[in-house]
Amino acid sequence: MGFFDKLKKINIFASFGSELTDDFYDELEESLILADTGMDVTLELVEALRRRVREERIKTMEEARSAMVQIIAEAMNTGGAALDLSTTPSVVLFIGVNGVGKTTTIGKIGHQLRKEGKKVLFCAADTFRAAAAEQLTIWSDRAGVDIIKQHEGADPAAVVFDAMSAAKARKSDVVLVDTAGRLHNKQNLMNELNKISRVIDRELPGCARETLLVLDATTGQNGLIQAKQFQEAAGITGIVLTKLDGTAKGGIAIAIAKELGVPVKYAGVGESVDDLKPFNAADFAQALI
Ligand SMILES: Nc1nc2c(ncn2[C@@H]2O[C@H](COP(=O)(O)OP(=O)(O)OP(=O)(O)O)[C@@H](O)[C@H]2O)c(=O)[nH]1
Repeated sequence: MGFFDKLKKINIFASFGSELTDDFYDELEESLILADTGMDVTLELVEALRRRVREERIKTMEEARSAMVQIIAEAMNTGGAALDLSTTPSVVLFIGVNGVGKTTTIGKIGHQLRKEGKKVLFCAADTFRAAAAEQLTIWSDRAGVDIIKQHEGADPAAVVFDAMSAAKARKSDVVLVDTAGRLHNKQNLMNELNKISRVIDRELPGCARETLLVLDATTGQNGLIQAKQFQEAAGITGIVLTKLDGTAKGGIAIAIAKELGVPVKYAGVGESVDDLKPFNAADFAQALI
């Protein structure tokens, strides 16, 4: 079973006859929009398909389907899925609004990196909610990973400072930082993330860093708006798209990669530890269409 088998498919290629008629293109357009690919990106994709069908004299539905898969994969190819972990330690910040799956994602990635033999450290810089640190602690126990945390309401930058010191002292390979996403406005968010960023720069100058925005795929086009705001506030290096299991809104992944020019680096399709994988655009497109 492929990783994306839990994705709801756009069935248009299977349900339409064998003729590539105008009706077919109209229905394809409608299906992509319903899957939350967004109007602009949908029109571009369908136009690209029409062009390719013309240029390559494509006649069958099966050929059109593989052309569409290629077009989507190309549109999403905005950089590799691999994390930059080139320094020891390196730091990966996870940002995103409440409930999108940040803590779960850190647990899963921590588990996987640990299995690859890396020395991982969790940093519970989401201090708004005691439950967030507790939840991360459960994952850290499960994965056999150390965790740095403080009391509820502590300054997140202070927790990050502790984690950077611990990472140096314990010779960690990678620090995964859980941040709170529930700041009321962009200015607050920016201030807090800047403060965290300054601490990392000061404590680990020149370290490899990633800022991953975690997005819930089921929020659809709203996720795109969130992504744009976080992009402006924080400058993100990649997206983790969670809850792709069972949603009919998988097209949002295309819209995000294309409109933000930021790669989707991981996809989540469930709550267990193996339900998160490095994102592969070709596999995703193949499963969606
Ligand atoms: N179906 C499904 N559920 C997921 C996935 N990823 C996370 N979840 C669930 O989403 C819920 C929220 O996840 P959390 O990790 O607590 O989210 P968070 O962003 O850390 O939330 P806060 O700590 O409140 O900021 C949990 O019930 C997770 O099990 C996924 O890929 N698929």
